[in-house]
Amino acid sequence: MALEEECGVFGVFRPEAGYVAHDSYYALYALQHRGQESCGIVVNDDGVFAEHRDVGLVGDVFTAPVLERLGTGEMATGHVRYGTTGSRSRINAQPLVVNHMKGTLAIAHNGNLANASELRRELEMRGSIFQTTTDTEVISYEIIHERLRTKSIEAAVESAMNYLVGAYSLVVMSPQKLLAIRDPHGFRPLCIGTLDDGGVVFASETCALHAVGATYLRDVEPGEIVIAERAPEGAQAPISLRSIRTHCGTTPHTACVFEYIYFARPDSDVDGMSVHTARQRAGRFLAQSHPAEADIVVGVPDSGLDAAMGFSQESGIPYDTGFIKNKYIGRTFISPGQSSRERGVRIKLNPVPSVVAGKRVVLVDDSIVRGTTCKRIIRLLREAGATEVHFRVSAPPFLNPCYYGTDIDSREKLIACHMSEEEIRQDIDADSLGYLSIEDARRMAEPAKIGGFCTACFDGNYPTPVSDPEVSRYKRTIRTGVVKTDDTPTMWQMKEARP
Ligand SMILES: O=P(O)(O)OC[C@H]1O[C@H](OP(=O)(O)OP(=O)(O)O)[C@H](O)[C@@H]1O
Ligand SMILES: NC(=O)CC[C@H](N)C(=O)O
Ligand code: SF4
Ligand SMILES: [Mg+2]
Repeated sequence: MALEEECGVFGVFRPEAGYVAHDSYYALYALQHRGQESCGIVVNDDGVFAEHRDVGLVGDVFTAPVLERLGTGEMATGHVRYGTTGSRSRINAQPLVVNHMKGTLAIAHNGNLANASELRRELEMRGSIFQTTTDTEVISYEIIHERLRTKSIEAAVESAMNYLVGAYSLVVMSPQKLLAIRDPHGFRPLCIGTLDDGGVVFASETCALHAVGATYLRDVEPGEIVIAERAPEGAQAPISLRSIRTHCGTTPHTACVFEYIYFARPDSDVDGMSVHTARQRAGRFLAQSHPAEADIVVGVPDSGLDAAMGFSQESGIPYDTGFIKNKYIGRTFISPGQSSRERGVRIKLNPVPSVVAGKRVVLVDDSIVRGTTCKRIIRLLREAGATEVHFRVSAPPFLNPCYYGTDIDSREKLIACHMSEEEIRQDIDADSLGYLSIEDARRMAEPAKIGGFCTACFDGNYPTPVSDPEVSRYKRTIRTGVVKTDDTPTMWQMKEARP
C-alpha cells in the first residue's frame, strides 16, 4: 500500500422527523471519493438510535430496504471509511455507536490520532474493553470518560480534546445534540450548511452540502466545537448553533495541503478556497517553474485535469483531452495489492491517438507515489505516437508517511525515497520531469481562510509529536517525555496533568 484516500463525515439535524437516512445517503454518495472500504449511517429518532454499517460502497450497502429499515428521525450521522488505524473489516466501520452511563453516542471521524496507541493502552489499563481496533473508539472512550464528570456532551468533548493529539474532524451525535468538532490544527476539512426547513448539516466537503440541497454557511474553525440543538420555543430558528472556542488558536493551523492537491473534489471549497482553483494555480506555478517546449498539454484523469488546465493557461500551449477514462472503474488506489493496481491502471485509461500522435506532449498529473501510473501512461502516450513527453507533477515528491489520516504507509514503496529525480525521469521514460515545489504547494491554497498548511509527507515537518519509529527525531521526545523540537506537551506530560 502507498498513498490512500481517507474518510468522509456527515451529520444532519432537521426540525421535524423525516428521511434523514436518505439525506445521509446522498451526502455519503457525494463523499464516496474519500473512502471506499466501508460506510455507515446512524439515525436518531427522539433519542432512539438505528444503525447500519457494512464494508462496501454506499450504493451497494444502502439498498432501498436498508434505508427503509433505518426509518425516520430528526438527526443522522454518516461516514465513508478508508481505515488508517485498524483493519478494513466491518467491525471497524463507522459511525461507531457507544452506550454509556449517561446515554448513547454516535461518532464519525475523519483523521488519525498521532497518540492513539498510548491513549488506548492507558484506557485499557483503566478497564476499557475495546470492540474495534480504530483510533475513533479511543476518541469515543476519552469523551465518555470525561462525560462522567462533566455536565454536557460538549463539555466532555472540550475536556477530551486536551488529550487528543493529531487529526480529527468529527461529527458526534448524542440523543439531543449534534456536534461538529475540528482539531486545533485543522488538518481535515469540516463545514456547516443550512437547510430551507431550518435544519443544519455538517460535512467533510461542500459537495456533500450541495447533494442535500443545503447552503454553505461556513467552515468549522480549527479547534472549534459547534453544537446544533433544538432552539427554545419562540426562537427565530428551530435549530440553534453555538460554539465552544477554548481550543481555537492554541496551536498554529496546519491544514493538509494534500486535500487541495488530490483528496477533495474539485467542486468543493475547502476553508473557503475552491479546490479546482487551487489545482489550476498549481498548474500555473508548474508552467512558471518548469516550462516546456511542446504542442499540447494533457492532464491525467481525474485529478490531473485542473492542473493541466492551469499549465495550459499560463504557458499558452493548447489544452486537449489526451486520455479517456473508463467510467466504470474506481480509483486505482483502492486496489488491495500492487499487482491488481497495475492491472487497474491498464484498463482505466486509454489515450486518444488523434490528439497525441506526432505531438510533443506536456503530461500533468497530481502526484507520483510508486510511479506505477505515470510509467504506464507515458508508455501508452508513446505507443499512441507522441514524439516527446514532458511530465509535470502538481505535488512535491513524497518522502514521508502521514500520521493524520492518509495512508502513505512506508518509505519502501515511495519511489522518491529510492531514486533521484533524474533516475525517476529515466525510469518512467519522460523527456523531462518537473515537480511542484513545497513552497508552491503552500501557495496554491494560500487564499484559503486558514493560517498555514501541513506539508509533512513532503518535508518531514510533522506539526505534532508522532509515536512512530520511522520519525527518528521524535523518538527521544516520546521515550523520555522531554520535548526537544517544540513546546507541544508529550502524551506523558498530558497524562500527568490528567485529574
Ligand atoms: O505513482 P502511483 O503509485 O501510480 O500513484 C499516483 C497516481 O495515483 C493517483 O491516481 P488514481 O488513478 O489512483 O486516482 P484518480 O483517478 O483519482 O486520479 C494519483 O492521482 C496519481 O495519478
Ligand atoms: N482515513 C480516516 O480518516 C480514517 C479515520 C480513522 N482513523 C479510522 O481508521 O477509521
Ligand atoms: S502529512 Fe501530507 S497527507 Fe498527511 S496531513 Fe500532512 S500534508 Fe496531508
Ligand atoms: Mg490519478
